[in-house]
Amino acid sequence: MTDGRPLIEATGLVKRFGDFTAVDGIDVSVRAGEAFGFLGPNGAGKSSTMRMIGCVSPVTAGRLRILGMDPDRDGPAIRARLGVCPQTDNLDPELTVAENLTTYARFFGIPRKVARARAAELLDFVQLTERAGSKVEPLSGGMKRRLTIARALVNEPDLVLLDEPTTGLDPQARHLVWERLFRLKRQGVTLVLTTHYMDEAEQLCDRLVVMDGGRIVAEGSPRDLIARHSTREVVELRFAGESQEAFVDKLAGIGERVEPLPDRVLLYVHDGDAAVATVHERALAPESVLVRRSSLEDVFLHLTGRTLVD
Ligand SMILES: Nc1ncnc2c1ncn2[C@@H]1O[C@H](COP(=O)(O)OP(=O)(O)OP(=O)(O)O)[C@@H](O)[C@H]1O
Repeated sequence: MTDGRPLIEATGLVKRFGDFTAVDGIDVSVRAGEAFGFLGPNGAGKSSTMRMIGCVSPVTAGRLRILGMDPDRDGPAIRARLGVCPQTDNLDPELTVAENLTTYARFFGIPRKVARARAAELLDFVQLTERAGSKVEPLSGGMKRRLTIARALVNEPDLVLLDEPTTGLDPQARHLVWERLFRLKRQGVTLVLTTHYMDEAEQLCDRLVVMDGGRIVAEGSPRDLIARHSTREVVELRFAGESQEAFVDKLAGIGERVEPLPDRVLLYVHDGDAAVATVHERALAPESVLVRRSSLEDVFLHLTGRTLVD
């Protein structure tokens, strides 16, 4: 239906609220079958972008095409083919778990019998079959999020939008959500998600844009972004007492870059163990030393001078 064209095409996309520009002229292109992410801190403009893509918030300026259609003109037709998992759960507490799906299916004109069968399949997919008859309220946060994901799939969408799918969930619940999203990916479903968790972006996204202050500061696969904007390894050093900043000069020349944070100093290096040996040769005695691989957090820090999650 989209003739091999991107499912989402945005050029110079802008969202303003009064004088405030939340999304400041971004270009995005999402292809069928990929998992695409918007990564950025709170306030970066991710949700505002998602809401324009979801056709629930009008575009201020720029061009946006979803599934080849114009949200201004074809909002209802686009929405019929989207699955949306919003940031805050908006399940109906009056209904049972299964009814939340069947009732939602009716908005899309899905016949009752088909809706019931689909609800059963989806509850199985999100591992909530046993809770089908219970009310929503007693469900855990992770269960509610899985139910919201199931609800987003009721209309067999071409494109699934997930706004911070695991924010507020504990680690175990997050992993369960990730695991279901992996399965959807394997089934070829196109996923677009926002997140401020770099590990989530690294795990789930084939491609992503890093957003800050309404703009895109980098774009690529997690691996490309790390290769382009960081070194292979990072040494995290924590020094006792004095400010970490005081050690920057003493560490100069070790690796590519020295980055002081309030509680530690990061050394961007290709060989972490060799760098640690040099630190000891200079008679510096950090309280703790950690050698790790570079992550998207390092990419964000390099591009913006700030950490992604405080
Ligand atoms: N309806 C609105 N009216 C005024 N300002 C808004 C509105 N919605 C969002 N904003 C502002 O736009 C900026 C971007 O918000 P947005 O929700 O898109 O960011 P985000 O990257 O999704 O962050 P979060 O993770 O906090 O949702 C923020 O500064 C926010 O306060």
